[in-house]
Amino acid sequence: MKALVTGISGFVGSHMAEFLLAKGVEVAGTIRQRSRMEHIAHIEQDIKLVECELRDPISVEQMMDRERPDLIFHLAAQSFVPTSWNSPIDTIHNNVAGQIHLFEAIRRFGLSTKVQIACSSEEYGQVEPNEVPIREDNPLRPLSPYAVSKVAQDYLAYQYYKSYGIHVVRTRTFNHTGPRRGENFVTSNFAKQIAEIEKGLRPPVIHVGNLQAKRDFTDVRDVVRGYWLALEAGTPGECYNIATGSCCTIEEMLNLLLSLSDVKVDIQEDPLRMRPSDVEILLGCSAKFHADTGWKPEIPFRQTMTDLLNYWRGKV
Ligand SMILES: Nc1nc2c(ncn2[C@@H]2O[C@H](COP(=O)(O)OP(=O)(O)O[C@H]3O[C@H](CO)[C@@H](O)[C@H](O)[C@@H]3O)[C@@H](O)[C@H]2O)c(=O)[nH]1
Repeated sequence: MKALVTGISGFVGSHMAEFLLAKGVEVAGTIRQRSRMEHIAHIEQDIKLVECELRDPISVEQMMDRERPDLIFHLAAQSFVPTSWNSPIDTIHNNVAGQIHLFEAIRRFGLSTKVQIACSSEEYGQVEPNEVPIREDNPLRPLSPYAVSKVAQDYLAYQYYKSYGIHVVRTRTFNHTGPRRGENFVTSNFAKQIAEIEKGLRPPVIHVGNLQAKRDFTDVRDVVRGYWLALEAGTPGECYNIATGSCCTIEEMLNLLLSLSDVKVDIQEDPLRMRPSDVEILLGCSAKFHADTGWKPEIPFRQTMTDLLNYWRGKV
């Protein structure tokens, strides 16, 4: 069995590759010329890296003709919400075109590849108080260009399943974190600031954005197990929430991180970290995914945050 991981050098991609290798699956992954390799350096000997620009249909077609994978975990994306306000067209083009090129190559070569599409809880966007925990049939009211790009990926996957019978499973993953999370994302950003304060590399002031948003955090290692199960046992064409079913404010998450350290800090709001519109609450119900695949989260949030803080302690 051969799996292709798009965006293998990224945060989730590197964990996905590790999971697949542990299962004994042959792993190939797409990278771009400028991809940073630090997350996969330790497994580079065990995986096949293929240079591919997903935005270029010819590049994707040639790659798919060579690789012909049984499974695709489509994780490559512009995934940082604030970037999508600065360059909305780039985010939408990147996230949508890459997926269309993959689907068109599958069609052209008549492959029976099963494809997992990394959709997002951001698609739900504006959520009313009576709509939590959010189920898959909730209306999608996206609040950022990134969220719109994920709605498009989600519905394109549905459409290619309906139109051409491509085996797709759409996973709407709520926030996820763990070691190697990019430093722009809130959990890593705060953990890195704390690690730097511990080492005396910066004054004891944590810069923050909106601390009142509520998010449902799953450990990335539980998430990649979910992606595997989605293709093992998920129903083709379906969408599934991947979430823990409990949430906390960003302030509570920060307090948890601080409780894992001895530093005493001041908290300072940074206006540049505020968003034109922020999703207030994302709290997911993953009962449908559990019923179809047996998945449930295993790693407690405290453990995830301890591992993340230790990751940054080793980096700064
Ligand atoms: N990044 C960041 N966010 C902050 C900060 N302070 C507060 N926040 C708040 O923390 C929340 C989480 O921000 P991010 O970690 O940037 O993640 P996200 O916007 O929720 O999106 C993530 O989750 C989605 C799934 O719901 C993913 O689809 C997306 O790619 C990303 O991983 C947001 O409400 C944001 O306003 C800060 O200093 N930095």
